[in-house]
Amino acid sequence: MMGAPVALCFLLRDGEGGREVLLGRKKRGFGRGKVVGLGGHLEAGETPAEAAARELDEEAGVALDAARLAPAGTVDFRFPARPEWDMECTMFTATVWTGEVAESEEIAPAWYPVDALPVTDMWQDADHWLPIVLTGAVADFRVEMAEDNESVARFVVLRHAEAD
Ligand SMILES: Nc1[nH]c(=O)nc2c1ncn2[C@H]1C[C@H](O)[C@@H](COP(=O)(O)OP(=O)(O)OP(=O)(O)O)O1
Repeated sequence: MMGAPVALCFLLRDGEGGREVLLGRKKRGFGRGKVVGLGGHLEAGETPAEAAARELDEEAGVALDAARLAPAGTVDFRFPARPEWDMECTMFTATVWTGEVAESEEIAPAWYPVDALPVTDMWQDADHWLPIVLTGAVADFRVEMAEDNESVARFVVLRHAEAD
């Protein structure tokens, strides 16, 4: 059975100390308390890019053009002990948006240097795939969580196309 379709979009900017990515502390629901990528479930009839753009508006108040998101690959998140949590995640990056990043009821967004990600505050699998995505690569991953639904039982790189 396939997981629920979700989409994430990583906004990227050039900060004083180098490249930065927008992540956020989840305030409620799935992954509450963790620092996560911004995004969420696709609604009926949406493409992953449309869902990513809508979620970034809802969660951080920024407007994105879905057609200008850069595809970054996929993550197949599997929770064998909780298959109802399985998700098929399509990822994007974006360097162009309008509006100021703002906190929402769901998430408190913050910028992090791409070479100093808050990995201890993230899902444990994030350290396996997020640094690869943030190099500008396009890659497909499979993450299989352990019985505790927190540690990583298996991590597979299915495809990895280096950035130009
Ligand atoms: N193992 C994992 N590691 C990770 O870093 N992110 C994961 C993950 N498993 C799931 N996710 C992410 C993908 C997805 O964006 C998010 C779950 O989506 P949410 O529950 O935040 O969805 P929505 O924003 O649609 O929320 P609701 O409207 O509250 O359902 O969790």
